[in-house]
Amino acid sequence: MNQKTVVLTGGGTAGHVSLNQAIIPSFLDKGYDVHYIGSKDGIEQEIISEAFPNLPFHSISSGKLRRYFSVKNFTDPFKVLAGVFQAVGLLRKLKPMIVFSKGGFVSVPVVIAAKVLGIPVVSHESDVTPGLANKISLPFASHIFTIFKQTLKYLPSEKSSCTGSIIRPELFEGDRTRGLAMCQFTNGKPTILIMGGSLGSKFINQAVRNNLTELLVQYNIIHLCGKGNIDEALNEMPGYQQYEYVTTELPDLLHASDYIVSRAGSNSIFEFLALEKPMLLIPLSMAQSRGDQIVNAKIFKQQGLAEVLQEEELTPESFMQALRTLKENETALRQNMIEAESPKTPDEMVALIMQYAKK
Ligand SMILES: CC(=O)N[C@H]1[C@@H](OP(=O)(O)OP(=O)(O)OC[C@H]2O[C@@H](n3ccc(=O)[nH]c3=O)[C@H](O)[C@@H]2O)O[C@H](CO)[C@@H](O)[C@@H]1O
Repeated sequence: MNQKTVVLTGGGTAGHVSLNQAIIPSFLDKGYDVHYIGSKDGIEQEIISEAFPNLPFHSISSGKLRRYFSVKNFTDPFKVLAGVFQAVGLLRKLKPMIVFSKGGFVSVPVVIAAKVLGIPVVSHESDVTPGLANKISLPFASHIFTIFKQTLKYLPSEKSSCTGSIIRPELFEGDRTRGLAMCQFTNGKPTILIMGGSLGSKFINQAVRNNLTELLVQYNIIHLCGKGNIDEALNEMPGYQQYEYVTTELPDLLHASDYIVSRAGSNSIFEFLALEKPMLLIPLSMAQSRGDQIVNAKIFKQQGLAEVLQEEELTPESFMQALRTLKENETALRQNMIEAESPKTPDEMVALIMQYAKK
């Protein structure tokens, strides 16, 4: 075993990378040799390599774990198996003290390989209901941390605990003036930031663009619309700025925003909560997911932290009405956010993870 080597894994969407991004600087500060294992063409490579250019990123083969029929369901198990062999090879060489898995399908081969080699695994679940990759990994893990305490009822009590959220510290360091200048917003109107999750949401994009003329009467709009979803025809529209995906600019854009309209991915909504931004959540529907975002949004609504509009109820009218409700309730929402539990620091999270490392 290498005394100071740790391996992090997780990917597929940014929701399975954000926490790793938050804790890597803390591991590095403490002198750990951090390695990342992700998939060859996943978003994790882009995010990690941009944020930490010197961090070794190892890619392995991985198959998607689908809940629906696809011809790839017959080939992907072989990709997962290949991923296990590659991960065994890598871990045998790296000899880490621990593997920390943030979930997503690429984490499954790494977790299995770690178990085969007797390396402790700790995983983390961001959503209220555990994801498929974390469910599969559970028997191989020493412990699983959760953000929501409501998740604990789905997990064995002897090896699960709730940490609350952990937020990338740079998100607190944004600057409103810089954000507004970047968008060239000078009219003094309040600004809404639209985020359709890390991949963007065609559905939310359409809802915003259908209402754009009316929205721009009252608001400026920053629209994070996802890769390939820019509408060139709207590029010159005053008060409207579209970006496919932002990285270092996100803190300034968040600070420039007065309201948020978003999917209900766990990392995003806890970031908005930490920054005390009144949010309207439009969770990903059951038709496209296991319903995790619906449950995340429901808990935020119950706690007075968000307004929620279900995808099936979304019309141009209901969208504008939900925004009016958000504005009416903003003082109460902000107050509840101020009173909510503060996020854990990356240092605290690293200490929690390292309790399980091989000594
Ligand atoms: C389609 C899908 O599978 N969605 C899941 C995925 O969502 P998704 O990947 O969208 O995850 P989250 O909303 O949890 O996190 C998105 C992360 O991307 C960041 N960000 C986003 C846009 C941008 O331009 N720049 C940027 O940095 C956000 O700040 C946040 O840290 O993981 C979540 C957490 O497990 C789940 O709740 C979602 O159901």
